[in-house]
Amino acid sequence: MASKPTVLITGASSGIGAVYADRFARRGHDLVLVARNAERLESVASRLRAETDVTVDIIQADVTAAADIARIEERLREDERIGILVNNAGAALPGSFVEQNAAQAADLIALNVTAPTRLAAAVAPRFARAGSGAIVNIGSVVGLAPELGLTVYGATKAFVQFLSQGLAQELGPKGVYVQAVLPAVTRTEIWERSGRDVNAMPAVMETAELVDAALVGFDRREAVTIPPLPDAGQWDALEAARRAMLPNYRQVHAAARYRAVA
Ligand SMILES: NC(=O)C1=CN([C@@H]2O[C@H](COP(=O)(O)OP(=O)(O)OC[C@H]3O[C@@H](n4cnc5c(N)ncnc54)[C@H](OP(=O)(O)O)[C@@H]3O)[C@@H](O)[C@H]2O)C=CC1
Ligand SMILES: N[C@@H](C=O)C(=O)O
Repeated sequence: MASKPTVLITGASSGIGAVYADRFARRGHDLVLVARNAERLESVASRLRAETDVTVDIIQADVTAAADIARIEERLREDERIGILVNNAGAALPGSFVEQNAAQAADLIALNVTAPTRLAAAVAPRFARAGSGAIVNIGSVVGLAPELGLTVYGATKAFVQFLSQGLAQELGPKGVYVQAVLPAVTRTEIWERSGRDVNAMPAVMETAELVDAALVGFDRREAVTIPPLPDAGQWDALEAARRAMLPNYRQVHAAARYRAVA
């Protein structure tokens, strides 16, 4: 029987990524865990080595540092055992747009946008050649909600969602599964790290429940999984409305409502 693919998870030292590591280990997948904090990564890895039979490698890396991401890209290109990439590492920013500065925005884009794009780009050609593999990208419902006042963070997550849906279109026919997971508020350190109190939020999901639900979507091969959304029909309606507009963009002339009045 073919062995299960190894799973490379970024941001596996805490929160959602650490639970993904736990769940894939219990499913019998070897792991490659990536994050900056080697001590915390090693603590996740040693627990999983003790509690399961899987092999767990760790890569201490800052995915926004050129030399570090190059090492992960090389591993993804060269290590044919890796069959699943979970692009989970991410952060948010404190404050409103005018309180943030350009350097903070650029750093967030490097982490939430550039890194997952580069890692997907490193692995996708190999997966496409093999006709198998999966890429899981952790977005956020904030990417669907400009009203929330998390503008730069939300924009990065809208990118992740678009990237995922585009890759699903391109890679799906080649046998590669791409999933966007859109959590809402989940109890992790991201809140404290970005200067917010998660306990002040009206509804907070626990990481275990979030990841277990995301994995139900993974097993069903859903393109977009929104664990907290009760009615899947609402997402389907949004997608249907978006698709219905597509043929209308192909026009030689501007719409009548934009024609200048003489
Ligand atoms: N919690 C929530 O409410 C929601 C979270 N999300 C998304 O879930 C994902 C996981 O976040 P979450 O578990 O909540 O938060 P955590 O802060 O607990 O986890 C973030 C993980 O990313 C790692 N990380 C951060 N920066 C870097 C970096 N530069 N290089 C490598 N690793 C890095 C951290 O490890 P280390 O510090 O060791 O590097 C940590 O393992 C993120 O993409 C986030 O946007 C989406 C919606 C809601
Ligand atoms: N992590 C949160 C924002 O800061 C979210 O995506 O809900």
